[in-house]
Amino acid sequence: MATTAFVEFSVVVRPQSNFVNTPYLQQLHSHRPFLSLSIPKSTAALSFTQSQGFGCAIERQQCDCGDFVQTSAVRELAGSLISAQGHRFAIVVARFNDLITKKLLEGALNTFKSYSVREEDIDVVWVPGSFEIGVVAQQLGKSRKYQSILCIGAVIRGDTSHYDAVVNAATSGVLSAGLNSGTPCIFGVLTCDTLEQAFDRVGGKAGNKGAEAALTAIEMASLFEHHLKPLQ
Ligand SMILES: Nc1c(NC[C@H](O)[C@H](O)[C@H](O)CO)[nH]c(=O)[nH]c1=O
Ligand SMILES: CC(=O)[C@@H](O)COP(=O)(O)O
Repeated sequence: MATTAFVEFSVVVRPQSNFVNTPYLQQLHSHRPFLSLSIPKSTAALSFTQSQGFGCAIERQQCDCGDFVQTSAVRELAGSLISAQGHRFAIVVARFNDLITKKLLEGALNTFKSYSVREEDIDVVWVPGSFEIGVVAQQLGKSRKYQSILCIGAVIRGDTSHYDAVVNAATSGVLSAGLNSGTPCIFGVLTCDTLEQAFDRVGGKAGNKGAEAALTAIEMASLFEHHLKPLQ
């Protein structure tokens, strides 16, 4: 007898930055699946749709068919976004292009507030430019005082290759800071061709990237705190 193999998917809702302050979404945003689907394996093709304000993450959960890997016994670990209360964050902000970076910082602070992070659990450290972010983030990470370090900057292309030098330094600096310190260091540095692109990303038509980066900081803090803490 021919059997139809099914693949099960669950759909979780992840709010994007412009909806971060919506209490309704905060309730929804529990990482629990709100919809499960069974799709015949022969026709199952993963596709992602993105409506405004929602990103739908489709995760394969399990399948009862012979040639498909069983995943029900696999433990999945993820950071939670329910509340970040009790976690400590440092924000390293570049003063260069501060018309932009102040707005990124504002977006980040609003996100932390809406996820119940207390003001006294946030330290903001200013540095001259994005080039200087890495060394400071690494030092803060090594202090073990923070669950996550959010790095904020804005590099805007000029006439020379200076742009590439600063972008490369900022990118590898933030990455190295995380790897060397063992504390998640989040990349909230804009790399834009024009000032207009930058304004679009600090509350304009492309949302506020500082707010989005803060969400990543919260998720990574939770992941490390609850699942990846080294044994003492
Ligand atoms: N041009 C930009 C800079 N340049 C400054 C460097 O980051 C650095 O402070 C200087 O070279 C001294 O080491 N910084 C930005 O953040 N954004 C820029 O567009
Ligand atoms: C990061 C840059 O490209 C910029 O601030 C430097 O400008 P320029 O290349 O015109 O010196």
